[in-house]
Amino acid sequence: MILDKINQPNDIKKIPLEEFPQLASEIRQFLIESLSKTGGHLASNLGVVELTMALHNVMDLPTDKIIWDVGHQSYTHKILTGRKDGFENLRKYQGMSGFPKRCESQCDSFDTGHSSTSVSAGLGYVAGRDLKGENYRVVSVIGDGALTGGMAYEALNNASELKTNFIIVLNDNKMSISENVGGISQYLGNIRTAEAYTGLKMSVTKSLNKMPSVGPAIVKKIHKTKSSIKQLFIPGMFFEDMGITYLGPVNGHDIRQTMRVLNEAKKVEGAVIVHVLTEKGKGYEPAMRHPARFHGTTPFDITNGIPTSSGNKASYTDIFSTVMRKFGDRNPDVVAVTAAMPDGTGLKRFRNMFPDRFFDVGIAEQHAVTFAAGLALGGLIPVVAIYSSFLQRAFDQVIHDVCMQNLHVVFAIDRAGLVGSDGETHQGCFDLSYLSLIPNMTVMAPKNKWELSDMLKYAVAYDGPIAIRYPRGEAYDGLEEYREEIRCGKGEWIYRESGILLLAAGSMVKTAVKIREMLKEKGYRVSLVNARFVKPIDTEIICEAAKDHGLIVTLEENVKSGGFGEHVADCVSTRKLPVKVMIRALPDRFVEQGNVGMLHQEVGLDPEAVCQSILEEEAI
Ligand SMILES: Cc1ncc(C[n+]2csc(CCOP(=O)(O)OP(=O)(O)O)c2C)c(N)n1
Ligand SMILES: CC(=O)[C@@H](O)[C@H](O)COP(=O)(O)O
Ligand SMILES: [Mg+2]
Repeated sequence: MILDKINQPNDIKKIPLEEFPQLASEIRQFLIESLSKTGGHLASNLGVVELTMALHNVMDLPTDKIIWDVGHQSYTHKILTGRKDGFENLRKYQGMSGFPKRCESQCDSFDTGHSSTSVSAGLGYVAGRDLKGENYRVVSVIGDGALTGGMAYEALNNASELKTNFIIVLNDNKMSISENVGGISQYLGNIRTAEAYTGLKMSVTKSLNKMPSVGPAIVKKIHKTKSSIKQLFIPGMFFEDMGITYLGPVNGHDIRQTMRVLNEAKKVEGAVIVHVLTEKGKGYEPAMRHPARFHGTTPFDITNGIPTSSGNKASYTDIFSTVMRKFGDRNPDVVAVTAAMPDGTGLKRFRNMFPDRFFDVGIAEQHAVTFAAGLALGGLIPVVAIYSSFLQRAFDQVIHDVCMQNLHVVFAIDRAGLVGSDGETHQGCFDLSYLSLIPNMTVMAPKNKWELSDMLKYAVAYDGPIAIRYPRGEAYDGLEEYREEIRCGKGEWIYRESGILLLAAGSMVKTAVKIREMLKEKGYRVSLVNARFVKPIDTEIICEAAKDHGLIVTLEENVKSGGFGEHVADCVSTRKLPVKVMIRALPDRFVEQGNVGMLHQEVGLDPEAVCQSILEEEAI
C-alpha cells in the first residue's frame, strides 16, 4: 500500500507522480471503509482527494497555511498530515475532530465548522505575514456552497487590493449540501461550460507566444494588465473585474493539471482564484448518485450505501417537516426560509409541495433573517428554519430588522442544545441567552413532539417575533396526556407536590421526569413544571411555587449565562421570594464532540448528576 508510506506532513512529496492515481484510490477506499463504520462527511471528502494531494505537493506544511472553509472536507488533509489512525475515533468523544483543529495538528491553520470564513482568515494571515516580513504561502479553500455566504464577498472585496500572493481555491462541485442555489452558482456554471472560451484563450495565448520577439511580450503585458484577455471573451469577468486574478477552470481530479495551475497561482502578486471543478462523492457510486444523503452520513453498508442503523422514532425535525406541510396546505400566507439546509431542517417536503413559497437563500443566515423581515412586511408569515449555532451569525439582523420593528417572523431553531459529533462549532448552547435578551422576542421550547406541533401552530397565529427551539434527533414521546392549551408566558404543571420544584425548559423536561423518579425513590416530594416559555417566563408559577417549595431547580440545555435559570433567579430575587434557586445549565466553556448522552454526563446535566447535586443541596 502506498498509503502506508504517508505518516507525516510532506511524506507525499516522496511518492513518485506516477503513483498518485493509486494513492488517490487508496485514500478513497480508506475513507469509504472508515466512514462506513464511524459516519462523517463522506461525499465532500471524496471530491477533494486529488485537490488535497495537489495542494500538499505544491505547498510546504506546516510553514504554508491551508485554510479549509467549513472544514468538513479536510479528511484527506488529515490523512496526509499523519492522522490516519485518528479515523478510528473520528467525531467521537475525545477522538479526532471532523473539522480542522489547531490543537490537533500544526498543519491545521484555522479552526472552522461554520461556513464562508476562510477568505477572511486567509487574508488576515497574509497581512500578518507581510507586516512581519515573513515568507510563507496562504491558501484558502472555499466551496461553491460556502461562496454563497456574504462574508466571503466582504473578504474578496478586501482582498482585491492586495499586492502580495494569496491563493483562493474555489472548489466547485455544483453542490452545497443540496443543489447549490443563486446567481453566483449560475455564473460558475457558465464559466464551467465555457469551453469555447477556454479553448480560445489557450489558442490565442499559444499563437501570440509563437510570434517571435513581440508575442511573449504581448502575453506578458496582457497577464500584467487588469484588462485580461479573458474579458475579451467573457463579459464582466466577476473576479477579474474586482481585481482578483482568475485561473481555471481546472479539472480537480487531474492532479498534474491542478498542480500546474497552483504553481502558476503561486507566481501571482496579489489575490488569485483557482477555480477547480470536482465531483462530490467521486469514486463511490451511492455517494455520486446521492451526494446530499452522503454529505454527512451515519454508518452504512458499503455494498449499497444503506444506513446500518436507523432510528424508528420521529425526530423533532420530522415533526417540524410534517407541521410545515400542513401549514402549506392550510395557510397560503405561510412561507418557509432556509439558509442552504432544506434537508437538515426538514423543509424539503415543503419545498417539493410549495416551491413558490419556499426560499433557499444559500449559506446566508444574515440575509435569511432580514429577507424574512421583508416577507413579513410584505404580508406573509415567514417561518425561518435555522440551526441554533448558525443563527448566531444573524444576531444583529434578529435585533435590528425583526425585533426592533416587532415583525411577525417565526424562528424554527433546530439543533438547539448539544448536537454531538460535530462538536464545539455546532453545539446549540447559546440561543436561549442570545434570543431572550432581545426586546419583543418570545422564546419557547417544547417538552415533546406534540408540543412542538402545538407551539408551531401558536407561533404562526401569534403576532410578533417568536422562536421555538428544539434539539437534534429523536423527539420525546412521553407525557402525551399533558397537552394544555398554549398561553403566552405560561408554563405547565406536570406533577404538583411540594418540597422541590423541577422547573425544566424544553428537552430537559424528559430528564426532569427521570430526576423526579430518583428523588421520589429517596422519599422526597417533587413537583415538575414544564416551562414552555423561556421568555416571558411564568412569574406566576414561580411565585406560587415559592409558597410551598423550598428549592427550585431550573434545568436547561443552554449556557447558564443569560439563560433560563438566571431569569428565574432574577424573578425570585427581585420579588424576594422565600425559595432557593439552583441552576443546572451548560458550563461556561465550549463543549466538545461526542455522543450526546456522554456529553450530558460530562457537563453534569444527566439525571444522576443533577439528582446528586440536589441531594447535596438538600443535605445542607
Ligand atoms: C454558517 C453555516 N451555515 C450552514 C452550514 C451547514 N453547511 C455545512 S457544509 C454546507 C455546504 C457547503 O457547500 P460547499 O462549500 O460547496 O462544500 P461541499 O460540501 O460542496 O464540498 C452547509 C450548508 C455551516 N457549516 N455553516
Ligand atoms: C458541516 C456542517 O455544518 C453540516 O454538514 C452539519 O454537520 C450538519 O449537521 P446535521 O447532521 O446535524 O444536519
Ligand atoms: Mg460544493
